[in-house]
Amino acid sequence: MTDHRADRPHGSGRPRRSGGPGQGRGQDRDARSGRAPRGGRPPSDPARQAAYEAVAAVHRDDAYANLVLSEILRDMGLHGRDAAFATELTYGTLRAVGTLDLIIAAAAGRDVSRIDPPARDALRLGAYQLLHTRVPAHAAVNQTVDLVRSVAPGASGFANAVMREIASKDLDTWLEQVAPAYDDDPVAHLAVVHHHPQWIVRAFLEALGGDLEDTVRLLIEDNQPPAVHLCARPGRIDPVDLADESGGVPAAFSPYAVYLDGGAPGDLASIRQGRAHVQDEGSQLVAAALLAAPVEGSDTRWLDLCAGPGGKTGLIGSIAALRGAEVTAVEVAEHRARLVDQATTGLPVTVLPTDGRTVGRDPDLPEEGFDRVLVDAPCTGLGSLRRRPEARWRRQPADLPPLTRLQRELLVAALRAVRPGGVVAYVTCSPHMVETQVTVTEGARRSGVEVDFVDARPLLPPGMPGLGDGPTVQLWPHRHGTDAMFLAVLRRTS
Ligand SMILES: C[S@@+](CC[C@H](N)C(=O)[O-])C[C@H]1O[C@@H](n2cnc3c(N)ncnc32)[C@H](O)[C@@H]1O
Repeated sequence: MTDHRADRPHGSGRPRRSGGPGQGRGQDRDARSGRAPRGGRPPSDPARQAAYEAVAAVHRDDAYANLVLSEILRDMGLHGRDAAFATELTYGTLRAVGTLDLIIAAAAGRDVSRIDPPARDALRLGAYQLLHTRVPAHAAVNQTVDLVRSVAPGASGFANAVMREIASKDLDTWLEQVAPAYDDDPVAHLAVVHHHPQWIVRAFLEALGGDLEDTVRLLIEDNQPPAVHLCARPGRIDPVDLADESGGVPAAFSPYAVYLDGGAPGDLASIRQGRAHVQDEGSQLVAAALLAAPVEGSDTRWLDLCAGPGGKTGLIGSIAALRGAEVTAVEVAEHRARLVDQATTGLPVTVLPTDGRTVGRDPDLPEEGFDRVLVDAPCTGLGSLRRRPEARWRRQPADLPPLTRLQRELLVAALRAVRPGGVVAYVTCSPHMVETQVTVTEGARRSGVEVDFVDARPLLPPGMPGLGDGPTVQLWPHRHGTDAMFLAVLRRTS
């Protein structure tokens, strides 16, 4: 997994504040617990209540949807169909929120910034039900009005009028009304129709060589819930046995991956006992590619410069155990360094909780001290939007300059840490050209060491389609079913 933003401990995503103006503390507590307000009727059914709490926490508290929703479902004791419905509503609403807001604004006759947050989030969930689910319109309207009555009591009449207006047209009619025409501005049109901010559509289009049709395929794929991928740790479990145990199927490309339809992978004995872990297939492929690059001479000192929370270190460490190598895993955030420690129990991995840019200054990170180095750099995460429904609206173009500076500095550190003849894999879970090609070219130029680009395509499993002209590789959700991982492999020549 490439986890770029979950820098806070689990559990901190829980709603913290009361719901909004005009809302008493008792009502707030009742609404959050899913219980009926004293003396009143239930605010809405538990699944919708759970989805409302999750969406509100994401917008109000900057919570992460996956963390906060699982906590809410557990607190409310929701399972099975209720939990699945709450999840669909939460994730679907968060993915589509930019477009839902345009429709709500058109229906309300005012910008959504002028609607109180609790009513706004309830309307977002209501609009999603009307336009994207099979929920009958009358149920979506009534349940939303009930929800608004419990979280923003003064706004229920307004919500009723807005919901009825939205229900008066279907999705295509609304999109025609709120999206710019494709012929006038294709990027702006696709952004609204496929629920992505324009700057992200533009970045995808550029990375896909200006191919609008391919970009549409990617945008559509980004809105699908992804399958869960497992990694069968080499030497610990065979993927066929893992597939039998989990009810999954061996993957198309990674020799270690198993696809699951869903379920709770954390309950599998193989995961609990460290024989397997959850990891996107693309992450497995790029980590394995580093180890497939030929190096001459010593090949026992491997470095993972950005290791937390430890997905790739787990795979690399398992292979190191089979090949007699040792892995140094660097992670600057202390709690994430602890996660790397937990993820690599029993493997030949030493975790260093330090800044990867201290190569040459930290005695454990000597210059020219390693045969292979992985830089899985912190990035915008635009390649894993399927897995993080709120991320596309939270990320901003202003995030790019500090991130690309850090990426460049980490790549320079990696090129100094590798010995001449050794290899560095630079990886991001973002296809943004500024984080991929530009960073690699600039980092290599500024490092002061001589490098050659290694063609990364033969380092991936034979027969993988859609790998482009090399030497770098960009994986894609719509082509490979993986996150959009970027991989550049550089050999130090002097
Ligand atoms: C993309 S994530 C790595 C994911 C990881 N390789 C995996 O597969 O689980 C990037 C990581 O780099 C860490 N990081 C950020 N700046 C760093 C630095 N200067 N030195 C070392 N690690 C850093 C972040 O805390 C984050 O955990």
